Amino acid sequence: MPGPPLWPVLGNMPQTLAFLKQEAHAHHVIWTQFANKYGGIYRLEIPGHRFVVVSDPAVLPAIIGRPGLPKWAAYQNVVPLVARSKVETLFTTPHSSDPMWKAVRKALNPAFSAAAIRGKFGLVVEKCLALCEWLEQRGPGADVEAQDVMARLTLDVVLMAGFGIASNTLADPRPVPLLTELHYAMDESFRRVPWHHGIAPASLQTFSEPVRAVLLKLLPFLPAAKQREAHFARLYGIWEGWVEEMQARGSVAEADDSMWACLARVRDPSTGKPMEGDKLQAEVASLIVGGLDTTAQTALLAVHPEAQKAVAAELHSASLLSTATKRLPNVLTHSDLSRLPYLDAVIRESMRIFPVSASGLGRYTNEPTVLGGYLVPAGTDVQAAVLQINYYAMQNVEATFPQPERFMPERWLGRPRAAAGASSGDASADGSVETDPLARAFLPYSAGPRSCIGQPLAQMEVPTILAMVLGRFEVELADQMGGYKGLLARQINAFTLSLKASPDNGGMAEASAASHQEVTLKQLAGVQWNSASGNPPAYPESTEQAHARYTAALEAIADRHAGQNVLVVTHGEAVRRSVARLLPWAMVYEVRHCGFTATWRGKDADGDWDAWDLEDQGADRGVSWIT
Ligand code: HEM
Repeated sequence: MPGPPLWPVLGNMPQTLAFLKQEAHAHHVIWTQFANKYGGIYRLEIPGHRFVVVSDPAVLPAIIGRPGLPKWAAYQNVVPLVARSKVETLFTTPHSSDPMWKAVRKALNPAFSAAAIRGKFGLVVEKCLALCEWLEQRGPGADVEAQDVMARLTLDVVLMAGFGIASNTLADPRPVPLLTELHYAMDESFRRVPWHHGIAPASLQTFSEPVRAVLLKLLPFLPAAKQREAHFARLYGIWEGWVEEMQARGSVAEADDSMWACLARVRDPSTGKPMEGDKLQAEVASLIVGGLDTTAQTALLAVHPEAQKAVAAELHSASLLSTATKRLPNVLTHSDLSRLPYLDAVIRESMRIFPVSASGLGRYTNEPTVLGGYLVPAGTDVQAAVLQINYYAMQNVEATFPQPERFMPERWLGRPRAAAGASSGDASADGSVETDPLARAFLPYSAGPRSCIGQPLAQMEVPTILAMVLGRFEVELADQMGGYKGLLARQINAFTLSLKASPDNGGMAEASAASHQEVTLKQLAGVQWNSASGNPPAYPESTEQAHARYTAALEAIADRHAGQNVLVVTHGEAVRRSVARLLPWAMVYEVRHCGFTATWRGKDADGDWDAWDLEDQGADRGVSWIT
């Protein structure tokens, strides 16, 4: 039974003025101060808004659990980012009982199934290798706009994995048009919502911003209005171009489980027709935006010296770290991900301190709702109460997370993880989330019917990126960022990392004797060993130079032994390179010890060599790629 009717006296009530006075701070800091002071549920009123702010995990199931309360109107501010007209998307549709929302969510499930995500692992690895090459070219000590490179990486991944669109933004240092336009559009869209704009820098701005939106609309001849229109036109042009490109491919194959194929299969429950126009474009764009910044920000947060050392030690024990004797670590395999518990703890701790959804999720009280023993009455059209679920505060309050400001991955070791899509407080597979106070209070992807659909992709992508980058580089905050404390105090999406190549990785390494022993003993008895090229590699040698050297060496061997069968024993990277040379569109994601590929070339009638041919990969060959 409901507790005592509570509205309008719900918990402690911080004064509006107290809130405004603190505007100089980033909003996530204020939310946490309030949660520490007023508890896990309190009412907050500022002119025009009435919030019930919740950060008590015990209260969450009543909000985000089934059937789910409608999303707050502020979500509508993302609509202009994805379409010219006002259409709903998976992300913005208020009610999860909406038949179209259900149809889209259900249709997209195959794209995020365990099998589909596993199938994209090779692509993520390939893009990470491209990132590592890019970073290597910058050289040790270079300052890197981490936000930018990670956004490029995650954009390349989501475009190819979800929509089959090839982009190679890491290969081109020029600004990426989509990222430029999105940045502008997000800034412009969220200016109108003080709660989503970090409140800072001043209360004046909080109140002037809504006026700006109206002014730009009413006075289209203003330079700012023209600029706005030009930016948005370019953004929509990019979305439209991609959708046209995908539509031009024709119908999707039955076995295709990409995000595009799933969206193409959606039928509007009321008309039976497929999605088209702005609606289709908006769903495509939302998935690209969802897959972009969120992942990128999170991947940046593992920057902490001691934790980095511990990650390096863990990577080292899995042969995934660049060392003096093994410059190129093993290429990460999918099964490695489950063998890196400390890295997982680092990610959880990063997401605890900086949840992507820092300012929280908003839901309306469309029906009387019992929360934490209090009865919150149904809202009205005029002023519905917004239930502001504040994940940032939930994950940073003293009571649950002692010394919350300290970055302590260790606090997560051995703790259970809530299952994707579970309601808050739901049991994990082993039933232990319910009783684990930390696991209950850690919901970076939210939970319940409106939980993050992209969680499986993000949970594969984030550790893959970190394992591969931290296996090859040491990173630290660039000097001007004022260290870790400075980072904590500022907006979380703008900081620079300084890059240091791992100290030991100059020069190519020999693979360990043990890794060659098996080949030598079992398969190579009687085989003559030749050095591929008489010359040692230049030092230092860039990746490009190394690739050119591998290619030249392979060609030289082939020419020297024309007409013969030759076994070339070389490093995994050279094997990778030889496949990539023959199949430029292939993405090699695994070269195991003793892995091999077979390649040959014939002669035409004039005695000229044909192009090289590559034997199909076999599961037992140890070299795997996708085309
Ligand atoms: C570290 C990475 C990510 C984090 C922390 C994250 C977090 C979240 C959260 C907290 C929500 C719930 C929002 C709300 O109810 O207000 C959400 C929803 C959503 N996310 Fe993510 N996300 C991530 C990555 C992704 C990716 C990779 C995609 C897609 C490729 C994606 C697509 C979506 C969509 C479409 C929704 C709306 C789902 C619905 O309402 O049915 N996200 N995400």
